[in-house]
Amino acid sequence: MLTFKNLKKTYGGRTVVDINNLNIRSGETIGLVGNNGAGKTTLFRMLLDLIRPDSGEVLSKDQNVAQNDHWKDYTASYLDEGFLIDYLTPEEYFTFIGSLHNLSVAHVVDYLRQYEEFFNGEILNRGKYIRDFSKGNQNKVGIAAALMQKPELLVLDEPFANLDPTTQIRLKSLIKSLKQTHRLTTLISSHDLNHVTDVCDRIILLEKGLIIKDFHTDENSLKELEAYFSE
Ligand SMILES: Nc1ncnc2c1ncn2[C@@H]1O[C@H](COP(=O)(O)OP(=O)(O)OP(=O)(O)O)[C@@H](O)[C@H]1O
Repeated sequence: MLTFKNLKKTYGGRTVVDINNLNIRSGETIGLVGNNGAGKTTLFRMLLDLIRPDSGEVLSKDQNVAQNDHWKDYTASYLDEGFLIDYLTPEEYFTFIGSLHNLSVAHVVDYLRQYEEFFNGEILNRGKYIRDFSKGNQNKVGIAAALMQKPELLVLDEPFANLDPTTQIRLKSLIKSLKQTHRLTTLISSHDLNHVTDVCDRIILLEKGLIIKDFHTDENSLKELEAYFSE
């Protein structure tokens, strides 16, 4: 589904992403791990054509994301609260995002029913603007809105950060069930090795923009990653 080819990004003379060849297959759940500044967000931003690489390309279904918009039809993402419109209430925001996907207000209301548990009573009918929600609750709005288009590819930057433990567990179930029901391909960056090894079937470890490890998760993965990061 995705190919990253000779992809390089440099800031101030320092290479922050340098990936020769990386392939992601349809239906994989990928965990991107690496210490602060490893290049995870920069990689996602190039995948979503929010920034351009200095050289190389990202191919989504064999098409360069910087040269056509086809990938936008099946790709959903939530990287940070910059993806939200903070002067709207969550209801107004969901209705707006729904309208972009030709969903009526009734459709949107119906869609949101499945997120009642995930929202935990904290998102809808609160009479608050998005800007007044906690970061964790803003994450919930962003993730639910991203999934509204029934994507084939989902990109989430540190989705577990700021979520309470109950919602972290619910988010993991949601991602696992979308993989089963919709063969969703998911890329998740995370500093939480527990969650990432639990929900992902493949882990890619970045350090200073380079892929240091790329492996399928098994019962030893968590220990191996903990050992790597405690060196
Ligand atoms: N717009 C920018 N201008 C200059 N340097 C940048 C810019 N964006 C990112 N960087 C640098 O690129 C490097 C990689 O940053 P990036 O945010 O991709 O890392 P990350 O792995 O997502 O880190 P974190 O875990 O802290 O979120 C960092 O050194 C960062 O300071």
